[in-house]
Amino acid sequence: MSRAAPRIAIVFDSRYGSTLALAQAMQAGCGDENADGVLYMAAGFEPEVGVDSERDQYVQAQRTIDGIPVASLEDIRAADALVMGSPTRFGHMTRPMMAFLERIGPLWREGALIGKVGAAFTSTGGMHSGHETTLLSLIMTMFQHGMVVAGVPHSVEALIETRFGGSPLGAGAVTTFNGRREVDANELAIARALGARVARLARQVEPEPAPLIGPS
Ligand SMILES: Cc1cc2nc3c(=O)[nH]c(=O)nc-3n(C[C@H](O)[C@H](O)[C@H](O)COP(=O)(O)O)c2cc1C
Repeated sequence: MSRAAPRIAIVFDSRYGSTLALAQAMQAGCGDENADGVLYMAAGFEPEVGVDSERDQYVQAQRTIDGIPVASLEDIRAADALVMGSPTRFGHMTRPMMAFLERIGPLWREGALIGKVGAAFTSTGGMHSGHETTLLSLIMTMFQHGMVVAGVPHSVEALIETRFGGSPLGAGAVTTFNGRREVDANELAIARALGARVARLARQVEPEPAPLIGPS
């Protein structure tokens, strides 16, 4: 079955706005394929260790983020595909993103995400200090849910050109350790291409929701 306008839930977390910029590029990519990319915040407590909440970059980003709804269980159950993005924290996802994964635990029990398309994105301070491991930390959960995981193929030119973020495992930005480097054109192009790919695949792949056998 081909869905006319798949609904893609894009759930993310962000402090300085880099992961937000990638989420918006993913959303634009969904739009390129006439799919409905919907932004949601992961939400949850994170100790503000090492985050400069006085910085303009932070204040601006939070202004936009304040208008984005928090993902509910029903939002995710109803979506045709699920994309997740998180800044790197000590080599993996943030605590709010982990809290989101815990909140959608009941969907695992229902088997609600089996056969749905998933993809990941991240924003990391350094080039080799957690970029791909953060993507993997997100992707591993998708496999646990039985999702069909989409990466970025090397036919995406920006993936060949990038000297910073983005990987076959997903979209990404490298912002330096103080988070000041802006997301560049290649990083945005990779995110947009991945958003478009998720939308195309969501049209083609038939979800297979099924309750789990065994655990009660
Ligand atoms: C507590 C803390 C831990 C972090 N850990 C890492 C890390 O392990 N590796 C890394 O490259 N960057 C790390 N960073 C940097 C952020 O991942 C980076 O600034 C990211 O781009 C911020 O994304 P945002 O603009 O969406 O908030 C850390 C930042 C904080 C505040």
